[in-house]
Amino acid sequence: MHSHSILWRLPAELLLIWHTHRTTILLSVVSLVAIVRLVVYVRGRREKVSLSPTPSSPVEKVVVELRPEWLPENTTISALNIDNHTEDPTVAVAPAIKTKKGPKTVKGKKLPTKSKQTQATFDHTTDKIQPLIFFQSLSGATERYASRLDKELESWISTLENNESPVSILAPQVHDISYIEYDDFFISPPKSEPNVKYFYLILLPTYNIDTVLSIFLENLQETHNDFRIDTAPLSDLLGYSVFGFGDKEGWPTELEGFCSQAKEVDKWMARLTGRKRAWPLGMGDVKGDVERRLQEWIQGVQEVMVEIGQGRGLGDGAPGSGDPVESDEEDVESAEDIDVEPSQPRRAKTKARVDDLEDLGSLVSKSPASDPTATSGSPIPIDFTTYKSKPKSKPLTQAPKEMVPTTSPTYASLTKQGYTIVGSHSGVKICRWTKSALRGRGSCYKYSFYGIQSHLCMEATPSLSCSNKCVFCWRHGTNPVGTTWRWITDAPDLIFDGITTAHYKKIKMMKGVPGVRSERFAEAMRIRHCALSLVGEPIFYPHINELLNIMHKQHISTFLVCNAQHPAQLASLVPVTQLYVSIDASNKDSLRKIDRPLHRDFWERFCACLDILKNRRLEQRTVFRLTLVKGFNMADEVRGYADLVERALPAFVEVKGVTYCGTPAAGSAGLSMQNVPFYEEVAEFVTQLSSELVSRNLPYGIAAEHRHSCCVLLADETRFRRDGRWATRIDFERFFELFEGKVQGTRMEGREVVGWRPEDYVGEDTPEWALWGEGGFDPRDTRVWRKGKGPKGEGKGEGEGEGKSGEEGRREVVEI
Ligand SMILES: Cc1cc2nc3c(=O)[nH]c(=O)nc-3n(C[C@H](O)[C@H](O)[C@H](O)COP(=O)(O)O)c2cc1C
Ligand code: SF4
Repeated sequence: MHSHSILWRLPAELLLIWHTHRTTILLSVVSLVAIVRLVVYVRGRREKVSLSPTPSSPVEKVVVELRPEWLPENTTISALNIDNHTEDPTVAVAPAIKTKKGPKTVKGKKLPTKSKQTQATFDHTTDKIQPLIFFQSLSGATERYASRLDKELESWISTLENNESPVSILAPQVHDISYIEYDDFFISPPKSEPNVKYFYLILLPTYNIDTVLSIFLENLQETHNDFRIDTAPLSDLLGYSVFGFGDKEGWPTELEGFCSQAKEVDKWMARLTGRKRAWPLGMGDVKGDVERRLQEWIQGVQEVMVEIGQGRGLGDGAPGSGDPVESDEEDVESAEDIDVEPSQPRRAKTKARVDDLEDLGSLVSKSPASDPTATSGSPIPIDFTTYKSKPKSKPLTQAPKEMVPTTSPTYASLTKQGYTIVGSHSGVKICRWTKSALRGRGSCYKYSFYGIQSHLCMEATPSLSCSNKCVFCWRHGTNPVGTTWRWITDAPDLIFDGITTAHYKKIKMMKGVPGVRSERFAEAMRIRHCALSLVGEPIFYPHINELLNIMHKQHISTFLVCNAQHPAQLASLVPVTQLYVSIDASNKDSLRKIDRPLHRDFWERFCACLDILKNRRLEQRTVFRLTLVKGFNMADEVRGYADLVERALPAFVEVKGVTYCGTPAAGSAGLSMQNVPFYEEVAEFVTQLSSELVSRNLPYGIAAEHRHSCCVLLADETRFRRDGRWATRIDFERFFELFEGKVQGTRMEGREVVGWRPEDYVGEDTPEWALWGEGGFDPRDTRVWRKGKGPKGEGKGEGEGEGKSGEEGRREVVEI
């Protein structure tokens, strides 16, 4: 009863409570709803953040390990090209090689026709075999094997004439793949007399870093996949065979990469030739069995050529030789993708392999499982980017890679030699002159000529890669090379932070070195100059202008050296304190031999750069840097160099003897100490060049020298000679004032001032001790002689050795 009365009164009670506390209740409910909504909102945000991270600031200045993930985007020039700094446009120079960038996204319908599987007809009564030897070589070994193969084949061919049934084989022709047009040999066989048929022999090393080999491979792959080209455009060849050179010490097994690029080329050649592998891929370990393997392989290809020559075709005897079906293991992959009865005999099974694109089409169309709607013979939609049913092969265009990954041998080699790699494509090193200056033992020639104290100078590059393989470059065996920038790109301010931090760290490490002068050590903790040279090609870096601007804002002067192969970048470069172009030869042939450029139109590029230099000579100090290599670019080239000076009218011409680095790479490039000129030889060359220029009424004179570095300076006397005295030094403070607009320059267009001229920041007169004939050593520094050497030998350029051998001591070396 009691509970009944409570229930009866409940509504009235509740109503009373509502009237008494309604404000509180309403407020509580509203607050609760607000809290719940807030919680839901916050959780939603958190989920969103974790799903799609907000990109971090590209220029965030935190002391972090310089990994590419920290950069704005891991992308190449096109996305990051904030200064419109393009790779050389076709208007400036013709495109270098046929490299099609970007994946082919064309989708089309291709009728399932049979591929062209011609068996090159060879009439042994009338036809001749023309062997073509192709090779690619970065440090020279494969080039030597190629020329040995050439000789061996030639002498073997001469013995064939005496045979009972002689075969007709012509003397081989050798081609360096780096210098041929791919289109001339790898899209179709070269044009020839009707009765001459080609046989390809390809010798290749393997490099697990980005090199010119990668470009060749990419090209073969693209040719095969180009829907406009027959999938087997080289099927008219009589046959081909590949031999790979690798190093089992570093890459012990094939799984670990032994001869992997030769294997790849062999695979693509099998496809391009419609399986004309005449002899199996040979592979030799350059530190082991290479001789034996190569001999076996040569014998094999000789046997095959005889068989062809006698009209027996590629034959089908030895496993993997004549019968392309047995040797095409690369297509097993593709075959596995197609449903083939496992019980089928091997030959029958391989008959059902994916021969090429068209065959894939027909196979797929016949398979109801693969497409129930398809009927045999009907067109099949094909995406040419992904025609394989399983993505086992690499994509056509790979994502940009790091230029020098931390795991690469290049990285190991560079760091071992004291370079610090910043990000993945920049480097910095403290040069021996910086160390020398810190100890009061003299600065490099740039101090004598221009007033740059070496202990205030940082040597760096934003691109360790370049587009040449100069014979005197110590790195030419391993440096990343390329004609276009296709690497992950690091942001300019990260590069700046990275190189300066690394430089200061290296300076600090000099603290305990005996003889370091405390005042110089203190001064060195403020970088004043940057030599953008080191190794590689600085203007290859897409954001070079931003990097230069950062340096100028920090009052760091810039000496930039480029290799005269990138006219578009040169034309759009912001003015630097001093702009160098390497002039390694005076004519096309010589330049080809010494710089071994990757660009086929290297001479046109070189000349275009000279013209650009001429145009820009009124806004900045321009310099020709000649590196003399005896036996390569000295003899009879004086007039040629004078022609180039006449063409570009640089402010200065620096002539220096080559530095011999003594590495095996230099040796295999054919360089030895004999190629390093004596100082007297350099001086004699300069005297001749000067006379030649004077005879042409060009206003150049010999201004200064630095025997210590085997370096002499010619200068335009109308611009850098005042009151009968040379004035080659730079007023750096004035340069920055001009840069910041604090003082007005005197470069005019019509009546308007449009900028500054090199004459606006000419510094003090060239010091007496630096003038031609005075040696170039600052008397305030202490000359340190190597053991057993002394002032007596100075005429031969003797001086500080810094661990150089006696021979090296006789010929001065210079580092920049
Ligand atoms: C940086 C570098 C990377 C290399 N990568 C490989 C490799 O991945 N697999 C291999 O078998 N050999 C590799 N090698 C060894 C070279 O292929 C071998 O030394 C070859 O003989 C070099 O030929 P070349 O002098 O004609 O350039 C590499 C060598 C270097 C210096
Ligand atoms: S341009 Fe410089 S880095 Fe490039 S190959 Fe020549 S010397 Fe070496």
